[in-house]
Amino acid sequence: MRKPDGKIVLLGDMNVGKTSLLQRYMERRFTDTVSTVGGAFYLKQWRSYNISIWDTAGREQFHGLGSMYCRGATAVILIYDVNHPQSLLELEDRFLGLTDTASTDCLFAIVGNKVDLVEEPAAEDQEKDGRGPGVAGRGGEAPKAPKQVQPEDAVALYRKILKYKMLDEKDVPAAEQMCFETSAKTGYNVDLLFETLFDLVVPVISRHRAQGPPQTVDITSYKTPRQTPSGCCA
Ligand SMILES: Nc1nc2c(ncn2[C@@H]2O[C@H](COP(=O)(O)OP(=O)(O)OP(=O)(O)O)[C@@H](O)[C@H]2O)c(=O)[nH]1
Ligand SMILES: [Mg+2]
Repeated sequence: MRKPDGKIVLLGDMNVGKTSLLQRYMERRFTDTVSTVGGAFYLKQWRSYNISIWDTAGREQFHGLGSMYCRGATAVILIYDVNHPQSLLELEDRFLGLTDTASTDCLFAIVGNKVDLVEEPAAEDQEKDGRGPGVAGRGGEAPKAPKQVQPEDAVALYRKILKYKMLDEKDVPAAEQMCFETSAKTGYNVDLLFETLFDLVVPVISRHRAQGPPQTVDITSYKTPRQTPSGCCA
């Protein structure tokens, strides 16, 4: 198998819908999922590039694996549940640090999933084949709950990420372009999310190719430069 040209990693708390979003995009369906153990990936061909998309486990017990999955990532998708404010806070507190191993020019997208569960036009069910248990719908059914996390909160997190990564807003895609609300259940915005990201990742991959393999420093074999008598390094 050819080595993937780029790598996208999905991160976020358990139950936010990482596996469901990836399944919706890659397999065009929404089915029952089981909580992810470790991680799994899909390969997606986009133009002439092979992109690996990694699904990770949100469960605390697998947290240590996160930075391993993020190693060299070209893009990271940070996912929260629009009905659970804590899941957005967790992105900053628990998951952002895992991206330290990603590529230095890694792109970030922030995704509020499960908008089909909130009372907003954007969350309107597009699905024609019935609704899952507990999901409120139209026409006299139980009212949907108001959205708990607003898009501005995601934009604020995006700006914090840029600060954390010491990136200038001028040099990266705008927050409005990188913050999405989705529903893995209905498919709302799912293609838009992945395909926007693929289009943004392609120039990064081409740049990496032009620059050659990443320059890494092996600190275990690092030797202090010899000093010449004049004080310059030999
Ligand atoms: N209504 C609704 N339910 C969703 C949506 N996305 C996921 N779910 C449900 O939420 C639950 C968790 O979804 P998963 O995709 O397994 O969540 P995950 O983030 O992969 O969880 P971990 O693997 O444990 O980290 C499942 O019952 C899904 O059916 C969505 O957009 N709308
Ligand atoms: Mg999962």
